[in-house]
Amino acid sequence: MQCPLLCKEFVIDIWQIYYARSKGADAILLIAAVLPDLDMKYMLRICKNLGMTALIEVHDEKELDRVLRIDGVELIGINNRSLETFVVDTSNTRMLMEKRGDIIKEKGILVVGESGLFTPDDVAYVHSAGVSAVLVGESLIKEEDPGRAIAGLFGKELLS
Ligand SMILES: O=C(O)c1ccccc1NCC(=O)[C@H](O)[C@H](O)COP(=O)(O)O
Repeated sequence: MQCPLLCKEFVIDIWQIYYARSKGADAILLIAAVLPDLDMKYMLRICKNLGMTALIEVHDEKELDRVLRIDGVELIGINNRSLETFVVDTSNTRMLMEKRGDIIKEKGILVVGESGLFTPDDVAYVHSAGVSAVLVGESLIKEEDPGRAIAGLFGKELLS
């Protein structure tokens, strides 16, 4: 199986998207907290033209509402880590899904639960809130065997 590659960066300029694509990225992170709506819309168009997926990251209701007003959004990441305080709270995902899950579902948008996921219970918690995928950093990079760590995080053996 070929693994899709996400460029996880603070993207503020278009050249970064072309650069990521030239290095083999399939998807790129666009952070609503650092991008005006017009930039997000333009960058989303560039991504589509390049055959890339944009993972649009939000932290709160205000950012989520801005993103939900943009046409063509297919993938939203709800970050449980505040960019201002770095405090992690996984209930952020649940809270935003409770508030906007209906419209997200109606629009056919997939949601990624991001940050602060260390155990199968954490993953199950955000899954039960309605996310279809997770973005995990710290708990995997600290492990010697990432494949085993991923399987452990999902609470079952995924690799055969
Ligand atoms: O990515 C950055 O440059 C960065 C800067 C400042 C604070 C955090 C930053 N990144 C955090 C991550 O990329 C996390 O690894 C990712 O959100 C996943 O979260 P976790 O599983 O808790 O590591």
